[in-house]
Amino acid sequence: MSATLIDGKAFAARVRDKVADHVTRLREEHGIVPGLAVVLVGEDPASQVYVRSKGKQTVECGMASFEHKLDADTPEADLLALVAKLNADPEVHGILVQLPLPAHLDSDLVINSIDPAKDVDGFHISNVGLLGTGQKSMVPCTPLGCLMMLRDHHGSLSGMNAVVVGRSNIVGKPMAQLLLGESCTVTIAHSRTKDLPEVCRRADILVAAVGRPEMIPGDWVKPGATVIDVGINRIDAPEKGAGKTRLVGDVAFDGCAAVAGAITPVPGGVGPMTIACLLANTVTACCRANGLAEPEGLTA
Ligand SMILES: NC(=O)C1=CN([C@@H]2O[C@H](COP(=O)(O)OP(=O)(O)OC[C@H]3O[C@@H](n4cnc5c(N)ncnc54)[C@H](OP(=O)(O)O)[C@@H]3O)[C@@H](O)[C@H]2O)C=CC1
Ligand SMILES: Nc1nc(=O)c2c([nH]1)NC[C@@H]1CN(c3ccc(C(=O)N[C@@H](CCC(=O)O)C(=O)O)cc3)C=[N+]21
Repeated sequence: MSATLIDGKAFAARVRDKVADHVTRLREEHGIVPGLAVVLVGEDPASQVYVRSKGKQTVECGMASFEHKLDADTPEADLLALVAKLNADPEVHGILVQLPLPAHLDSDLVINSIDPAKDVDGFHISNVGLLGTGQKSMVPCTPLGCLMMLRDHHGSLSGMNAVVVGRSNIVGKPMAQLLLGESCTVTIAHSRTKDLPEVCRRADILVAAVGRPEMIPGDWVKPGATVIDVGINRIDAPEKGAGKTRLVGDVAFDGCAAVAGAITPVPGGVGPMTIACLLANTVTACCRANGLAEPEGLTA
């Protein structure tokens, strides 16, 4: 491996330290405790893992964590009523509704019912519009975490060719907006892109957010490029024993690390940064709600 490893786990710990410092100041100087409410509908085991670790890290940073677990068959009206209650609750500064929702629930409707000021995922149409027009918004956590690592590694990103593979509303599109905001020349690739290997080879910054285990091989990477692997894929790992699994990203790590200048691992890359940015967004939302100075360096 010749690439520099971008250690998302260590970076996320530093972000959480900054968050915790600011939380201490809010409590000591203003008597305010930021609160994050996480809503989980159904019993998807992967989602339960994320929700648990979000709750734990929220409390470790000195904030209040409110977890709401609803049955998989919860009627839409009940979920909307819970969101309305959280919107009105002064102890709740951030609301996250874990996605995907069960199929009978309209996720656009639910997300857009969240008070945009409490939308710490940055998925509400108001925040999407604000981000797209370069105005102050809540920035989606995963792309924000990627941006923080890229800025830290490169300083300025101005003029770099960035290729984002994936165009979802939660990762690909907001990632592209942030990179455009940094004056990158941005290409968004997806399942209909012609000659994806050639498109990827033009990237100085390659962000993979596809959901296909190890789909990007080393020979799609420009020598020296920075590779950000957003993918979280659980695959069978018979080498670890019968029935065992392991996590891999959307890039074939060894092959890409041999060519890239820098690369994020999976696990320990973008994932921990996503949760750290969720905590950062909660503090930011709390400060904005109270007309107080926001922590520096924790948003886009
Ligand atoms: N680390 C973290 O914190 C997070 C990780 N993730 C992970 O990131 C990955 C992507 O998540 P998400 O954006 O929600 O996924 P989606 O399924 O919503 O989007 C996947 C995107 O990849 C594109 N795509 C699919 N197949 C190909 C292909 N063969 N070639 C090129 N593009 C393709 C799709 O294109 P099209 O639009 O044309 O269908 C789509 O735009 C997943 O592994 C997910 O688990 C997600 C959120 C947070
Ligand atoms: N409203 C909403 N917002 C989200 O941000 C959101 C969501 N729904 N639904 C699911 C995806 C996925 N996601 C991850 C967060 C952290 C890790 C993470 O910490 N991963 C660890 C490994 C964890 C493990 O071992 O399973 C790592 O990469 O090192 C992964 C994935 C947030 N998402």
